[in-house]
Amino acid sequence: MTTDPRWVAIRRALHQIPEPGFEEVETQRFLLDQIARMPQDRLEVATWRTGILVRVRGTGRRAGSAAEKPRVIGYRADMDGLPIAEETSYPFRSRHPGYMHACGHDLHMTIALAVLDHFARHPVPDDVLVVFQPAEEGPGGALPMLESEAFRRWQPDLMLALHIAPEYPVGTIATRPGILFANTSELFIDLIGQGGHAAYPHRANDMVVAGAHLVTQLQSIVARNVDPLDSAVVTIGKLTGGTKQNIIAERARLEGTIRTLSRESMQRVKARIEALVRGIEEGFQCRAEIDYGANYMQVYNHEDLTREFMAFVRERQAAELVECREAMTGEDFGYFLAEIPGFMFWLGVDTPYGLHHAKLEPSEDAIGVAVRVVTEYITWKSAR
Ligand SMILES: CC(=O)N[C@@H](CCC[C@H](N)C(=O)O)C(=O)O
Repeated sequence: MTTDPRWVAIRRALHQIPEPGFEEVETQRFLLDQIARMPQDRLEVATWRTGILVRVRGTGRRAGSAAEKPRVIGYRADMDGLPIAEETSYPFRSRHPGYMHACGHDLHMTIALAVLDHFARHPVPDDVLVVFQPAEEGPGGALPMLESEAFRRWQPDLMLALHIAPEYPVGTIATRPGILFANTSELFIDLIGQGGHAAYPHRANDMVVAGAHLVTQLQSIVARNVDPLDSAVVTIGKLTGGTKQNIIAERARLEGTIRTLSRESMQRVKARIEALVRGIEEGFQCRAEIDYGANYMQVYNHEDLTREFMAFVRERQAAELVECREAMTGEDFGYFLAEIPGFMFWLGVDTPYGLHHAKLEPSEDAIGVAVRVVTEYITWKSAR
């Protein structure tokens, strides 16, 4: 299925303006401008920080229908970009140096706009709430948005979201009942020692060496402290230290992320990190500070609703349905699902480069697939 050129143009415009979490000012302005061009008679628009909530008033339920009181069906897209210098072949590359939509949020927002436009023109009995949420990549916009007055007054009874999946062909939707994405925690460790002249190591306390030891020791946690039948990840994505090649480093900093499928494992992994860091303090006579940054709750799909959605996709042949395995990615949409029944699914975008890669080029044909599946599902669900 091809995508309406209007949505392709919007995706390309969004692709050019990636912004960090809670700084999505230009993105918010662009989205508000697009929303203002839609039929307004059923729309109520609210902003929350750099996010946006739009309620489409439904037609109301007829007496005698299964649920007489109109419900609110929520659909959420995330908005932020990543600190990655883009290396795609696109003529419409990012205009914000060092920032890129490398996790598909440009597609997510475009799909949400198209879904909103559809229901503004073709309302269903229930209200539809389209949520543009900031800061998914960190520090996490879902939890504060969920707790906000703006969200609470339109709180959905059911909520869904999608995430692009580079590894699946266009036309594929993948999901599963139960856990889909992992519990996550960011990890920042500062090591503070004693700097000095490179030629006098015995008079200093080198944090580059301490940091290197710690990175290696952290690899033992998943190998030796986590049940092999459980799953966990400890990744250090950034290691910095020192100031110059002939100065012994006074400080080093490790930045990473922890992923686990159970909350118990998250506690166990953190306890082991703390023990290893204490060992580094003792062994290298330095001081360490640990900060766990943003923690995301697992994405746990409502079992019955997900099975119903999967059956819907199969029966309508709306897309190729794959029942996938859980993934160690994180998503703060998990906070919404902890309170509101719903689910998340992967959308195939068929590109050889993975999420968070500078060359990620998701297929724009997937936008049309997603808009069709989401609008048809919400319309069907609202008629029940
Ligand atoms: C889908 C995806 O890639 N999500 C991100 C979420 C980041 C969570 C947080 N900043 C962390 O690193 O723990 C992911 O990296 O999985």
